[in-house]
Amino acid sequence: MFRRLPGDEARNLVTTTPDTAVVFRPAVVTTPAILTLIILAGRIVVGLVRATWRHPIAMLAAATPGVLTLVYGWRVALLLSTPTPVGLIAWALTNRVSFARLVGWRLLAWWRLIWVYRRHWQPVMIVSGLGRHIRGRDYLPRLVKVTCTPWADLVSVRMLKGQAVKDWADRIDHLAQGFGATSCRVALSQAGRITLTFPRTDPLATPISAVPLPAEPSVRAVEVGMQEDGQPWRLKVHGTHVLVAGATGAGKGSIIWSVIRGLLPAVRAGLVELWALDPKLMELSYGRALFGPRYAATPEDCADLLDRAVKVMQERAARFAGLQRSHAPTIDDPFVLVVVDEVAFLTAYQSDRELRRRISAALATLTTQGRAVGVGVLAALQDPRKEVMNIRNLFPDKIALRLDESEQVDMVLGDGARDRGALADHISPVPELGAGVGYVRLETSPDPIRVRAAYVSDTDICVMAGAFAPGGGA
Ligand SMILES: Nc1ncnc2c1ncn2[C@@H]1O[C@H](COP(=O)(O)OP(=O)(O)OP(=O)(O)O)[C@@H](O)[C@H]1O
Repeated sequence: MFRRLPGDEARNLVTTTPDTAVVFRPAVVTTPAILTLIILAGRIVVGLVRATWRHPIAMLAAATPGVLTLVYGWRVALLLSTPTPVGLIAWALTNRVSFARLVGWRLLAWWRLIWVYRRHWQPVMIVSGLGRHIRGRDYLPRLVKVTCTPWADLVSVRMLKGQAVKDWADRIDHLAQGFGATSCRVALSQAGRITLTFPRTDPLATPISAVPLPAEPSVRAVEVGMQEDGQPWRLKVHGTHVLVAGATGAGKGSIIWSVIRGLLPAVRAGLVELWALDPKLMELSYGRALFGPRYAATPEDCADLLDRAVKVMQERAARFAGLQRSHAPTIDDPFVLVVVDEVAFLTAYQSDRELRRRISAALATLTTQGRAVGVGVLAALQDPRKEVMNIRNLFPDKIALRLDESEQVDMVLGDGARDRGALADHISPVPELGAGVGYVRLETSPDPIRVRAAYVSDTDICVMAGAFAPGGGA
């Protein structure tokens, strides 16, 4: 008698009779055609119910002309159905924004769900190793929903039990290639669920000119450029410290100057003081007039200026002790922003050991104690290795512009940033394409945001110096 065995176990059978092969003959049961048809019809009904449940409006729109044709004939159906598409086209032409928000992005999301993601889901999951094909069955992560924004597709996915976000983060290249996107970002949205972000367009592909000067003095987050989603990029400098790292020509200067530009009205109002350390004598010297006596270029002057900032900080801390725990800028106690261009010149490449020690100690003191009393540090550097900048972890907010090596990304932004999609080592070295482009990781959010700083040209700096320098000009 035949015992039914799973196919792949037949290989392991052995015969005890010499020179006799084991013959495995599977039982073939012919399914009646009527059963096949019933199963097929059942699947169609289930599919229709599921589609109606998930996309009621789309199903209604698709079914209405058919029903009208059946009940009243095609002429009446055509007459009654025409106003809807005509109305939609008119709406799209007259008010694009509201049409896109309420209809356009939903239609696109539905189309991309069907045409891009659902169509390629199974092969991409299996080939990338995120799904499994075991004994003829596919075990795939569940594609829950696709949402379209003006710049990207957000794909919500339920992971397989036992999968970790890192499994997905390790395969962002496979996912991007598989779904025809330039890149992919992974973020955990809730337990067991992740959101994959696939950009469709890149608003950061072309340089951005300098942001207009703010009309009102303010020390709140300064607009310094644009985020990947097309929204303004606002960088907070009061109440934190910011480290900007990038290879030579990455555009560190554009971040420094955009911050300075955004704070100038507050500087004029006496709510902010800019203290500049310019050991390379290149970047900040161009707008030197803006800093008045609070500008230093030689290592000795830089050490003295930093010591003065530490004194201001300590004097405030002594005054505030027991009275207030955070700083609100006033004319008596303005926000002091210490801007350091190429901090490694002072902390690593400085040959005088005593000066190096003084500068490192002052910077460490400012970055550990300054923010509560209104003293912030904005530092730029090229080489983020620990030997060069051993206090990089004291900066709560970090920006990685173009970097030379992939390992440097996590050195700047913290562990796991590159896995989450901060591909700072892939940014183009061509200035028009990549200068000022980078990834920001804020203290409050582990997910890096892709941004581009506005380019503050030499002419802009001259105009700023002419209009805002104490005493009236560069
Ligand atoms: N935000 C930007 N948008 C477009 N182009 C930019 C931007 N920032 C800088 N550039 C271009 O890239 C060039 C290099 O920029 P920048 O000198 O600021 O880089 P850097 O990172 O400060 O380099 P280094 O460390 O060598 O001083 C600039 O001359 C300018 O042409």
